[in-house]
Formats: sequence, C-alpha cells, structure tokens
Amino acid sequence: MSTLPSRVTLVDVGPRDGLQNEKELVATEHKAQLVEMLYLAGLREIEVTSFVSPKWVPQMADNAAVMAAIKRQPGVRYSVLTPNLKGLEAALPTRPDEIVVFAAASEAFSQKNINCSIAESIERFAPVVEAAHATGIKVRGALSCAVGCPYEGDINADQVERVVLLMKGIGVDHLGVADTIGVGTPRKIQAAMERALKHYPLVEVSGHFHDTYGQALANIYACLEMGVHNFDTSVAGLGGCPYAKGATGNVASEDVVFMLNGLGIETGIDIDKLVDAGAFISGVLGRPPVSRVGRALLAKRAAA
Ligand SMILES: CC(C)(COP(=O)([O-])OP(=O)([O-])OC[C@H]1O[C@@H](n2cnc3c(N)ncnc32)[C@H](O)[C@@H]1OP(=O)([O-])[O-])[C@@H](O)C(=O)NCCC(=O)NCCSC(=O)C[C@@](C)(O)CC(=O)[O-]
Repeated sequence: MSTLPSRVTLVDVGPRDGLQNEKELVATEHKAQLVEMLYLAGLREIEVTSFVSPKWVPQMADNAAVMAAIKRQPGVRYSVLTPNLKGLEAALPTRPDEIVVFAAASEAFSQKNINCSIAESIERFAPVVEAAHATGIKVRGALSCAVGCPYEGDINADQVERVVLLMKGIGVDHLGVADTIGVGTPRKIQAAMERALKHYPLVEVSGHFHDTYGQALANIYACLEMGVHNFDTSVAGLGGCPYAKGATGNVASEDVVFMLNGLGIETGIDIDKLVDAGAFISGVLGRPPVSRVGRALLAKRAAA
C-alpha cells in the first residue's frame, strides 16, 4: 500500500468555475455570501471570480463588485482568473491574493475558450505573469483538456508536457492539471500528472477534475497515490465550462472531503458547514446540490 499524504489543500472554485456556466445571473451579494460560507466551512483558498470579457462570460461581469463585497478574512487566499493584461489591470485594484492564467493542451480548445492559439496564449500570459510577480502576486496556471478535448478527442501526455514547459518558461508558479470534460481515468490522469511533476515540485502541482463521467474521486485517489495534495473542487458540484459543451461541474467539494475524512487525511474543512454552503447556493439556483454527499447528509438531517 502506498502512503497517502496526511494533509490535502482544497481550492474551492465554486464561486468562479461553478457559477460561470449559470445562465441566470446570480446576485453579487449571493456570490459574496457563498465565499463567506466557504470560509466558515474552513476553506482557506477560494477562487472568487474571473476578469474575462463579459461578452464571453456574462455571469462574471460583476467581478470587481464581488471582490469588493467579500468579507476579507485573515489567512484566506482569494484568487481570480485573468486571461490577459486587460484582465490583470482590472483585477489588481480589487487586491486578489493570487491570479490564474489558463492555457490548454488542445489547440482547438484554446481557440474556442480564449480565441487564440496555445502559442499566442503563452505570449499573452507572459506579461501578465511578469506584472503579477512585480506586485508580489503568485500565479497559478490551469492546463485545460489534459487528457481529452471536446473538439480534438484524446490528448496525449506529450501534448501536456509541451504546455507545462511553456508555462514554466514564462514563470507560472503552480501548475493545475485540468480534466475539463471529465473523461480521464486514473492511469491517464497519472500519466498527465507525471509530466507536470517532471517540471514542477509536488507542492506546486494540483488536480482539477470535472465529474462528467463519475471518475473524479478515483482520479483524485490516483493522484494521492502519487503524493499530489492540492486539488480544485467545487461546492455542491456546481459548474461546467461554457466552452466545453456537456461537461458537468467540478468534483463536489463535499464528496472529496467525505472521502478524505474516511482516509484520515486532514483538510481543515467542516463537512457540515460545507454542506450548508452547498445547500445555500443550490437554493439560490433553485435545485438540489449535485454533490451525492451533500444530498445524503441533507436527507439525513431532514430525517433526524
Ligand atoms: C480572453 C478573451 C478576453 C479574448 O477575447 P478576444 O475577443 O479575442 O479579445 P480582444 O482582445 O480582441 O478584445 C475583444 C473585446 O473584449 C474586451 N476584453 C478583452 N479582454 C478583456 C478582459 N480581460 N476583461 C474584459 N473585457 C476584455 C476588449 O476590450 C474588447 O472589447 P470591445 O472593444 O469589443 O468592447 C476572451 O476569449 C474571453 O474572455 N474568454 C473567456 C473564457 C473563459 O472565461 N472561459 C472559462 C474559464 S476557463 C475554464 O473554466 C477552465 C478551467 C480554468 O476551469 C480549467 C478546466 O477545467 O479546464
């Protein structure tokens, strides 16, 4: 039996990745309340919003207002997505603790998602990374479509490594391996992870798994076996990417915390309060949480 990490850090990306795909605009105050409830549940890394074009992603148009509305708590890292310098310039006055640039292992996805080739995206990110570092802000890089693309199909590990190297070359501090459409299975995910780990230290690599095919928990376990201990998750299983049709949300934070609790792995997260956060935002959206654990614990509460 391999030794699993004793502690795992989760970045809840629900307020950004989760909500970006919602057609009905969610009120700024509800977004801010969700961020606060995640903090109260013990999350110390929260992806709040994105500074992208409001024409492309209207749900994130209130980015600055959300950043102004959140109650800043000590010890919490609030991050935002910035696809270009324009995004960074808009984000900086809102004082993000970290920014995220996002590239893809697939040319077609890069074009659909950010309207440029992989090479052009790296050219755009380079000054963003430089400017962020100049103000002391850490940069996470998301690498979409690390095992499969909605337009190109299978993606191989060589394609992943190529973009990992490009990200590393421009100084991206942390590399997130993203299975955007949730088609990854444990061995494929491990192969992609291995390429990231060839160039980034373990502490600076994370997994970002959508649960479209129900593989996300197995994929997280496969990463734990490699020692990976940072994951993006989304409260209530919210989300999907507007440029990956049919892809469902990220793996639900509640489901991951339940599994990690069962494995005796520390997260610092209170699952009951996390379920409250999931129930809150699901109520705002007018539907039950996608999280199986969230639904089970809510049903148990109702029956008690
Ligand atoms: C990247 C762009 C902006 C390029 O879009 P573009 O049209 O190529 O950009 P442009 O530079 O030609 O500008 C066109 C217009 O957009 C404006 N603009 C330009 N930049 C910005 C900005 N930052 N903020 C606000 N406005 C902006 C710019 O000012 C101009 O406005 P106009 O003159 O037409 O009125 C566009 O493609 C875009 O916003 N895409 C958003 C994509 C997105 O948010 N996708 C979802 C997030 S990624 C994701 O979810 C995956 C991830 C990270 O979770 C991991 C995974 O699971 O894979």
